[in-house]
Amino acid sequence: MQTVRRVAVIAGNRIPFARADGPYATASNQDMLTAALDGLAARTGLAGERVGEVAAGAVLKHSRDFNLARESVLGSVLDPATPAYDLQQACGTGLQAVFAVAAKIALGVIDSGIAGGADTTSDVPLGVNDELRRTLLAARRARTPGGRAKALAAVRPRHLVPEIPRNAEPRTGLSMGEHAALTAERWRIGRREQDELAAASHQRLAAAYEEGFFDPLVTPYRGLTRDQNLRPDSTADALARLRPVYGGPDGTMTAGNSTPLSDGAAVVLLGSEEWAAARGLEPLAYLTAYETAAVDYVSGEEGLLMAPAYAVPRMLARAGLGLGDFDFYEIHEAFASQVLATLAAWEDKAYCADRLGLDAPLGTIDRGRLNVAGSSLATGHPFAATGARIVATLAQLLASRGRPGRGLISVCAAGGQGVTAILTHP
Ligand SMILES: CC(=O)CC(=O)SCCNC(=O)CCNC(=O)[C@H](O)C(C)(C)COP(=O)(O)OP(=O)(O)OC[C@H]1O[C@@H](n2cnc3c(N)ncnc32)[C@H](O)[C@@H]1OP(=O)(O)O
Repeated sequence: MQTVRRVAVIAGNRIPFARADGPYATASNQDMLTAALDGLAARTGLAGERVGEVAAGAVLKHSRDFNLARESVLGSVLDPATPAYDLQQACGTGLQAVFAVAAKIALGVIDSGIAGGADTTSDVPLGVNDELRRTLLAARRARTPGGRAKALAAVRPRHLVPEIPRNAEPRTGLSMGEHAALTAERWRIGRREQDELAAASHQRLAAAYEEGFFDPLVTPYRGLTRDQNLRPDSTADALARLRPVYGGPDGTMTAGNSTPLSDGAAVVLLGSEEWAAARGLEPLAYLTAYETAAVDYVSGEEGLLMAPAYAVPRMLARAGLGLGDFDFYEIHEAFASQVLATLAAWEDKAYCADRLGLDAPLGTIDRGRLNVAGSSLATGHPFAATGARIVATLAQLLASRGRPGRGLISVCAAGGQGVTAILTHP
């Protein structure tokens, strides 16, 4: 296992992202992931073909989805002999799946693979509460009908209250948005700059759709041809009128500068150069570096969504690059304030010295190169699908310029984690 080969991003495909309880309300994770795989197979001539493996995941999973990736392969047009497995790293899932497949391709273990994810916030897995679950398990263990009836007689009306997944950190009880509001306050991120970033995301996504940029990346699904959350007419002035949803009455975070609850799926095709060439497929870009980091947000020492601030400088040091050495920056917009806090941290001398161990600030990025085809605030954010959406978007951006270039990806994830990568177009 010493072979190290360049790993090509060959193609990407996703279904348009929908808002929760919208047109995908009756679609399961498996339905959406299968649709994304089928669209990719149609684009790349892989129907009936076997790829090395499929790695994918979902953050919100029903118990029936224990083998989501494999079941989605079996439901798709891919050769049923394609192995598949699930993985999960919160919002980093889709990107982490890319790393998993890429590492095997680099090592020569497989020649090709598909990575991605799906999530639904409409069809969420409602759980039975702990008391009812224990009662039902006791009834199942009972050896006689009488024993079962006795166990079930313990059911009380309060047991019927379901467990609904919360968009919150189990160790702090705070939602992602409440955590992000604390970070926004710590970095004094203003309302106007958040609204400007959100408006730019919508305007850029709209322009990219108009130019046909997403034609090779998005396959219509259940009546949607574009991301449902997209509001091309979004302006900072219109967004300024929305009331705060996190951080109390004086908070700066709103429904417009936070990601909406979303449904969707996205996948990317990876392969060795030889595999791509043998199939007549032209690589869009190459995955040339990646990194993960985690921070202690539980003690309050660091913000929940600040781990990318740590992962990026580590990745740059290994790659021998500076923050300014990129043509594109794809920073997942979980919240506008979180993107802006990350950028502020990289510009802050004391933070870079004390937290990141750097001699000088990491640097400032050219905002004209940030999320140029829109990002999560406009597309929506089906958690596990976002990584593959970003990889496909960046690879397409690099390829469509037709000259050498480099792009940086940064994704924050629940649990205080950060997942980052570099794509290069030779
Ligand atoms: C998970 C990980 O690992 C890492 C991460 O990424 S963390 C990030 C995860 N994301 C989140 O936690 C946020 C999830 N989002 C939510 O829970 C909800 O969307 C929210 C609480 C932020 C807002 O919910 P909501 O109030 O029901 O939103 P919604 O009804 O859609 O919008 C409220 C208003 O804003 C308006 N609005 C929204 N976007 C707008 C825009 N771009 N322009 C103008 N108006 C807009 C809506 O039209 C609506 O107006 P009305 O009240 O007049 O109808």
